[in-house]
Amino acid sequence: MPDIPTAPVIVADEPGTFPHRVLAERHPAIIRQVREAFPYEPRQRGALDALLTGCTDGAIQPLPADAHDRERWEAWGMTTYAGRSWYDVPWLWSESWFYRRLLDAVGYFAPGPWQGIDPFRPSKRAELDSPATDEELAALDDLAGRPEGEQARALLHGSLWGNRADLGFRLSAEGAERTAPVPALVADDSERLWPLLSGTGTLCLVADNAGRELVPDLLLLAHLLARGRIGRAVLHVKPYPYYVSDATTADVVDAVRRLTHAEGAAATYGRDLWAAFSDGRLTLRAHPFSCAPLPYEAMPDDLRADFASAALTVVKGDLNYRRLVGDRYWPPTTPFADVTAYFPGPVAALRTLKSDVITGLEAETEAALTAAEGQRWRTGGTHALIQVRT
Ligand SMILES: O=P(O)(O)OC[C@@]1(O)O[C@H](CO)[C@@H](O)[C@@H]1O
Repeated sequence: MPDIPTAPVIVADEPGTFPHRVLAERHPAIIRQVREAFPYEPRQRGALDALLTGCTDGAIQPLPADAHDRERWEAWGMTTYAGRSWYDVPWLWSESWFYRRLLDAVGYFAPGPWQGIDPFRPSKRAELDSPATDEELAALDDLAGRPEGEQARALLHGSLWGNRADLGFRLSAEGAERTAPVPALVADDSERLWPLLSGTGTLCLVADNAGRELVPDLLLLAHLLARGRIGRAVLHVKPYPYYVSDATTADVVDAVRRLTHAEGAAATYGRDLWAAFSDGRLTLRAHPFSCAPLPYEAMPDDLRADFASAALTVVKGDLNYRRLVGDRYWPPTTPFADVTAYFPGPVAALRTLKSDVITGLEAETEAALTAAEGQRWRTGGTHALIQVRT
């Protein structure tokens, strides 16, 4: 890591800030949404109510002694943070902890009838089955006749802006749409990205949301494989439901089936993806570290080796960006290359801006954004970036 001055880690202890609102307002809203979405039994309802009180007013309670992943969470900081307020530990940590505890409450991990039932599935399915998804798939028919470069660029932008489709974000982003996109792309290194995708190498794509983000991610992968821009693709998904809409293996299956059951060009993409899975050109990973409450700099060796062997790793979305550069109040002009220097290979971030973390801006861009919008551009989801470190 180059000798860059460090910046304060984000903690949600200040009322009125975005991180504080996530803990105080978004998490309770998520609990209520989940409670209404399933005919949960009294034990689950009681556990959800207890979580509601605990996560807003209580202290962090360690996992029970027999939890299957207790050791892992101990290594990830549980022993250090137990007994402290959710608001006084790194925000990234308390958010991840929230999803781990929510899954406990609904019986996701415990052997029994509710094991493996994704509490966010109804909202994910509704989005995948929506008319908006139909419209996006129908647009692929027009794209099919365009030059390859134009198709690739359009699919890259589809994947980038697909990141706005984040269901947790929608619970607290009313008004975001009203902001004028000036400029919509606050950093655009895409011209440095294409030369990295010009051969037989492997592309790792670290997925973010299911549904209307995952579909364009898959379309992009299908295109790059079919056009020989990459030889293989590895799609990293979450091992369990996370941040409401994050993609799991089940969501990938749903998305591919959605494509294969569509009409026209979308169905061709679906069949190509099915074939790529079948012959091993496209593989899935659901590494435990994908749901870790830590920055990627702390990644374990096997994951590091995966990324090191890729021609390029594309990291999608806001949360993954926070983990990639470190969840800190960086000065916005901090070079992206410096904060990602630890990453074991070329890396690109495709992200719409939905939290305070930002690096790699030109000073003029930051000044223009702030003059036009105050600090709203950081969290409103109306701006995006493509950043590359080779
Ligand atoms: O990673 P994603 O889906 O792009 O966004 C996740 C998100 O909605 O959740 C966090 C707050 O809970 C923020 O980092 C971000 O706004």
